[in-house]
Amino acid sequence: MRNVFSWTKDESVSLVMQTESTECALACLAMIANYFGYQSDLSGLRRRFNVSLKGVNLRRMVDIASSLGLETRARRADIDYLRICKKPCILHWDLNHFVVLGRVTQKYYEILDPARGRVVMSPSEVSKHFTGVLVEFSKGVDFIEKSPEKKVPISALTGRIRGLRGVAAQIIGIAFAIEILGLALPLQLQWVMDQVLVSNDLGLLTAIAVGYLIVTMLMSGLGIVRAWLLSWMGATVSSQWITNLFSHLVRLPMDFFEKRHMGDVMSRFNSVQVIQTTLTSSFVEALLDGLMGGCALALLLLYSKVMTLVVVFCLLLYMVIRVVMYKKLWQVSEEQLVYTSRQQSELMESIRGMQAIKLGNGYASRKDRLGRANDESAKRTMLSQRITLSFSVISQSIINIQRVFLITLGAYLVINGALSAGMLVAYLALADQFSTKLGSFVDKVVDFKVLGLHLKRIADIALTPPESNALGSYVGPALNPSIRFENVSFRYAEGEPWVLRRLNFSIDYGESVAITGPSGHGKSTLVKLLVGLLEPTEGAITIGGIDIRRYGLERYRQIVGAVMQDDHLFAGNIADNVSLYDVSSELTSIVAACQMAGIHEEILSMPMGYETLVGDMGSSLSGGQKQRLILARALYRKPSILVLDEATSHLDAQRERAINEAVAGIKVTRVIVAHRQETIASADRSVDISSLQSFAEESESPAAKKVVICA
Ligand SMILES: Nc1ncnc2c1ncn2[C@@H]1O[C@H](COP(=O)(O)OP(=O)(O)OP(=O)(O)O)[C@@H](O)[C@H]1O
Repeated sequence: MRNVFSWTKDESVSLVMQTESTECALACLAMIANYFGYQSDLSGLRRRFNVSLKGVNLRRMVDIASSLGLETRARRADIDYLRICKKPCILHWDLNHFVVLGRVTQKYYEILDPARGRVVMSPSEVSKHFTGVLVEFSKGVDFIEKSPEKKVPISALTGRIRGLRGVAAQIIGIAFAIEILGLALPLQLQWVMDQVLVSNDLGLLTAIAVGYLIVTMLMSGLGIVRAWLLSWMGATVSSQWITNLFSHLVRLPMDFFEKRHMGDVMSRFNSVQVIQTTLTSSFVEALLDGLMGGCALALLLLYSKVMTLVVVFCLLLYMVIRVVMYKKLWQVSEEQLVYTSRQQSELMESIRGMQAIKLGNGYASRKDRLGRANDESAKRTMLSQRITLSFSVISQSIINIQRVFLITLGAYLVINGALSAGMLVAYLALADQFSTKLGSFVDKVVDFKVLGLHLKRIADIALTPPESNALGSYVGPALNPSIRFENVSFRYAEGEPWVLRRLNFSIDYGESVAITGPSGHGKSTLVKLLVGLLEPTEGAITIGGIDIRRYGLERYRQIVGAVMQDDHLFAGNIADNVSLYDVSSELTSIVAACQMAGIHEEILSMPMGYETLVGDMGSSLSGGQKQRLILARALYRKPSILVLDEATSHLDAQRERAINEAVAGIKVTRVIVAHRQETIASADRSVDISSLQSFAEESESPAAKKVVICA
């Protein structure tokens, strides 16, 4: 973004907006690193330095900066020091956030806030947010400059889109024909004025009129065919692109979804629509207009060189204004996208959490949050509209001024006999066509550049590597599903406390083991490791002696059934929810799973039995019914390993016992996380998670590290 059409040199700090909710520190470091010459975008840094959902504390931020070869100096300071400190620097903000301090003048401080954008603040505003801690940076001896990452081909973002080449060629061919026919029209004026009016030749007038009527009708016909083809192409591109992107999305690791707001991911999908609409509306036309501008220019030069000089000068003037204002448009558009996605997230979160909002009388605060996101988004929309509007006014004014000059100069040339009156009229029409088309070409090139913003947002999904080890390299017979944790350690990000440390234990095939332990001690984390949603930081989990990563997570998950704490139902009928929309499902298998999960009778008593629709996220069912339906979904797949994380917490003891007895009848390894005594007692043995691991020589216990949370 720093190199606006790459000929303007800019010493200011380039803004980097955060994507994940907790990566403000990483975004600030990206701005600082870019400033010093390490040109990496946020996703590059994210790939290098993992940040957990809890954000980054000052110490970790300094560690990351050192890894980039930057010298840091963290210090406490008052607001006056900000005038003389080494800039750009990072300020600790509102106790839970980091921002970059750019330029400072007597009256204002330039703050680059990765969550809000570039803002200018008065000293009193800054002192309300600045906590008094800042970090200054300079290049260390190990600092190595890095050029920006190579641009990825657009096909890496779209995936394979079929059937486009032929249509694109037809569209370009038709557009080309329309442009050529369009160039002929001003000649009609010249012929009428110079030939017909002078000779009073009505026959010639009729011939010219009929000829041009045919040209106009041909242009309209071709225009309709082009519009039809464009709409077909638009629909094809967006439907295949969105499908490809979704296929990639579902293969991403779980932490991608945990760290992002739903509205943000949705808005990235909307970007596909924006790109498709821009490309298939007037884009091809404007590009061809630009290319055909060359032909028009040649014609103009044939008429008059001196007048064409005026036309070219006016066009250059417009281009310069457009390029200079491009950076502002980019910045506003980027901020607008971020705020729009925040607005969507706020809205979705409020709708999802309506019950809690009502019970907690939280309307006012939610309304304020949404209102703030709305205001900021509307402000950016207004700004970008103003910029676009200014462009069209400037462009129109330049064309008008150009016309005045051309008429004056042209009249002078006619008086001197260098041009005929007909040539002047034709020239003016051609010059208008040329300026409008080339102006719109420049506009489209800028629009195309701004589309880069949307591509960048799509790249966040399309270029994130999918879950590693999905396929695995194991070739051999099916494995005995006995599980072993071998020295497994896990933490959510480097620099964070270990959640699990050197965990060693085994579970035999067919055994039922209850995992117990106090809340927050890592039981759910262990379960997520076991089902392959997380990967051990150290050590390995094996099945039948083979590391599950080697076995391949997709194959492994075929033998694992799991009920997690936050599992959802989908909108649809009960049978679809149990089989997870399996097209080859048979009702008998669905019924068998539901019988085992103890919900069959209740389903039969529902108005449409297995066809009964469950509301969005299962809202028409009781908590216990939801749990049993999700359990039925896990059992439907006839797993060899069944993992239950608080899966029966909503059930009464009697029903839970009945389910346990039914499940005990099938040969399956069971791992149960539970707090309730009856559930624990139903297992063959129970193990306390704390007894399985050793934090012995860790310098700090998990709770001892205080993390400065960044929001
Ligand atoms: N995505 C995450 N990012 C960072 N830390 C996390 C994440 N998920 C959990 N933690 C932390 O890991 C620790 C273990 O959490 P976990 O959910 O595994 O505990 P638990 O024993 O299952 O708790 P409970 O019994 O209350 O469900 C907690 O300190 C928690 O805050």
